[in-house]
Amino acid sequence: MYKILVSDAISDTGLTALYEHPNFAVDKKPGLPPEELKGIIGEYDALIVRSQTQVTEDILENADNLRVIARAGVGVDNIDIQAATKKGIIVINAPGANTISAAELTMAMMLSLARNIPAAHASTSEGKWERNKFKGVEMYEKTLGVIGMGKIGTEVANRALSFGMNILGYDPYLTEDRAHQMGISKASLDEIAQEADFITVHTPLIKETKGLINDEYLAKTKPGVRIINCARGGIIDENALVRALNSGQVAGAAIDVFETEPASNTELLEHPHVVVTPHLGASTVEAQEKVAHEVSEEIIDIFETQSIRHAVNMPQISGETQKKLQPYIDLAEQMGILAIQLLKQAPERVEISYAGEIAMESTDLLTRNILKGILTHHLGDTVNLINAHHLLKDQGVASNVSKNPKSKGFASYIEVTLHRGDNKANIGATILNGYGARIVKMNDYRVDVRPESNLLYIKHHDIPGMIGRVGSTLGDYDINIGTMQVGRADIGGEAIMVLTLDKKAEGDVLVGLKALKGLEDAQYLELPNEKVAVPN
Ligand SMILES: NC(=O)C1=CN([C@@H]2O[C@H](COP(=O)(O)OP(=O)(O)OC[C@H]3O[C@@H](n4cnc5c(N)ncnc54)[C@H](O)[C@@H]3O)[C@@H](O)[C@H]2O)C=CC1
Ligand SMILES: O=C(O)CCC(=O)C(=O)O
Repeated sequence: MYKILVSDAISDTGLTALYEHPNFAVDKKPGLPPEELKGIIGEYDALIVRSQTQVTEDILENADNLRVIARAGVGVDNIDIQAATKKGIIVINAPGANTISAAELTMAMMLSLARNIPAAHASTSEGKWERNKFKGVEMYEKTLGVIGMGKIGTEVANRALSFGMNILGYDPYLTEDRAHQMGISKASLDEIAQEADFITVHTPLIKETKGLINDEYLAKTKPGVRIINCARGGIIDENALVRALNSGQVAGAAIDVFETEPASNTELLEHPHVVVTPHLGASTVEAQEKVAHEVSEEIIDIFETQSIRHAVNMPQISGETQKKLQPYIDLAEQMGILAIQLLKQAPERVEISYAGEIAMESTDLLTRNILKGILTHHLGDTVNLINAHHLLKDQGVASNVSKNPKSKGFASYIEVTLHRGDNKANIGATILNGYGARIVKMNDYRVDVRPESNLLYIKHHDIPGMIGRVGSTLGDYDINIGTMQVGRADIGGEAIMVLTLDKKAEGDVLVGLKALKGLEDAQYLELPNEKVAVPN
């Protein structure tokens, strides 16, 4: 039974799939103080949060069983992603599930600003009738600058177009073509400052966007501009905004999100030209059901079928790429497991190369599988696909991944080389159409070996009788040989044998083999059964 903790107010309807699933037990404890959360987090396999719970490194220190942190929403800035990644915890979110609600709130905020609705409401409900005080402006034919043309920015732009506004969009990913198709103009931040009557921000809060709208930027804006932030507190510097509101440079601001939440900047909150809401962008029945439903379904999939769709700390790959990579996923981990056994010690440097068709795909998932295979040998079960890169760096191991779309004799080919001082071990592998996975290179020798559970790697001199002596020694220990491959550099020179065996060959067997005339080294290489495909 997997234990799920829900530590923010999340829609029960959206959580139905988890409540009804026999393998999941859900504890709902919204509003837990951090120290209480830290005290109980160790009992849980997954944590579901909105934006209130701060999932800090300190809390994660105790999260020994946690495999998933699910953000029922978009922004993950309340989660210490790095700390989660280090611990191998998958962080997922629900992108898109609250897009429409956030875009609709943005439009409501813009209209409220243009027509002074909140202040007019407050005055009228007090019994006043101040028709002259609340003269507004039309949005029709005004220019709206949208900073961040992702999902929400795009929906806002579409809605604003129907109000007859001219839209200037800024986003590093916005192309002229897409802007043209949408009926908007691609603009720079400075062009937005100079021309926009309304500016709305829809970026995540990241290093590049923190304080994006600051004193310097506000000084460049059109006097009387109106500014909206329904994305994240901190994208607009609150104190700079207050200064610009006081000077009249900014005519009004509508703010849903704050530098600290609950909001406490009274100069901003009480300013007469400011409209504020308590982070309500996603607070609709529909958005809350959708975000909870999406993360519930994904948590079930992760635990039941290991399929991850929206991980923030894992490479995102399309279904089509996933299909192409699928046959290589287990092979990649096997290559790591074999390479580290061949090296017999921890590597100082890992080199991974992809050649042929596979080099044209996004291969980070395969690299993570290779690294997992390598690192698990010394670090055990703490290694997973999430933390593999981190752990490698933590261990001070250098790495290099190269890609060459030119084929190396196979449609796709992967090679892993581990170095430590002058020692090196390498494994090259491919998938042969119709035949499955094959190891085709071992320590620079060409071989053709199916990755099976029990492998024996022998280094010997290329002298007559070697194969017979190895075969009869294994026979003495009742070990049946499945396949045998021999590779040599030169006639009479150094050679290798790679055998697949029906059982393990350890201890005395290896001692017996190493005592054979002409045999330099014998190494038993093991692949975990669950990682080995049924022989075809
Ligand atoms: N107020 C609320 O309750 C809600 C707030 N949000 C916030 O809205 C923001 C946007 O959400 P989505 O549109 O779903 O995300 P998205 O990922 O679809 O779009 C974000 C866009 O920002 C762009 N961007 C990144 N850096 C930029 C920069 N320096 N300048 C300009 N653009 C930049 C990206 O290229 C991307 O296109 C997020 O911060 C999210 O947390 C989302 C939902 C509800
Ligand atoms: O959960 C919420 O209400 C906040 C939504 C939000 O800010 C987000 O999804 O980024």
